[in-house]
Amino acid sequence: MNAVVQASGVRMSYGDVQVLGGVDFTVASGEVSCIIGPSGSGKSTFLRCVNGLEPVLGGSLRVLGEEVGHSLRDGRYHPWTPKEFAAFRRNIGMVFQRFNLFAHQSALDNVACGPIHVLGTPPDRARKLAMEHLDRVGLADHAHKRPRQLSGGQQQRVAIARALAMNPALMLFDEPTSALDPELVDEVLEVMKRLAADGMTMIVVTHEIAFAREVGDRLSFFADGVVVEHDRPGALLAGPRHDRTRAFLSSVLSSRTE
Ligand SMILES: Nc1ncnc2c1ncn2[C@@H]1O[C@H](COP(=O)(O)OP(=O)(O)OP(=O)(O)O)[C@@H](O)[C@H]1O
Repeated sequence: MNAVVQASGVRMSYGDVQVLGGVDFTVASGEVSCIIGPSGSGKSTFLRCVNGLEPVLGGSLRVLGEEVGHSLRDGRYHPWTPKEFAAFRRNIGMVFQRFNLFAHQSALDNVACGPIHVLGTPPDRARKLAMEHLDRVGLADHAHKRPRQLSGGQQQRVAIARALAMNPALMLFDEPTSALDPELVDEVLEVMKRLAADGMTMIVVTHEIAFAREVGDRLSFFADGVVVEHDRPGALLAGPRHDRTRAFLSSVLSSRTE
């Protein structure tokens, strides 16, 4: 298997508070791996570890062939230099619950901005490519609008186009539809489905269980900083330790799959 993300026993703490207590997790090239779990179970923290924003304090986390945060030189691991960190980050697209667009720029400029300023793409070419990415998410007709002139669903699709413009090898989605009015959720999920069908490697933290079942090649349940189940939705570990996760799951399952 060609693993894009391979986590083994990943641990992470904020001060004395352990947030990840030994996460095992894998995504192969072209796969979609969905993560669900209650608030505070460490899902966002895990994504932040995957893209190098939080230090891994134990275990091993290999992403895109690299041990996150370290590079092997002269037979020893050294912390990444800022340049190595930037080179790594460039390959990973991230889409957040809040769209984080630049309010004073058009959709087109939001999408073209990364290629121009980070990749050094000439502006004319970057804008042409940005238009293609906006077309890919169904927003070519809205390219010159500012974020406030767009619906939440449209803004999130711009955010996806902006991430795609960097030509990432891996896309991370952190509850991309949670801030949207219900009627706007499907248009974003449709874009994500198309991306998955095109072979994009994706990790998706979501409460959309129907999407996770339909599109996910793998489904992981996070509970209190560990993955309690892989690939067997509904078959959670027994015991009081997972009461909160079971309650969460039954509410998600009953609200989304009728
Ligand atoms: N910067 C931080 N400093 C201290 N504690 C933090 C920080 N960020 C998150 N935490 C704590 O770490 C735990 C895991 O948070 P995390 O955001 O990863 O959970 P989550 O599963 O993504 O939850 P949600 O669905 O609410 O986003 C929580 O208890 C949270 O309060």
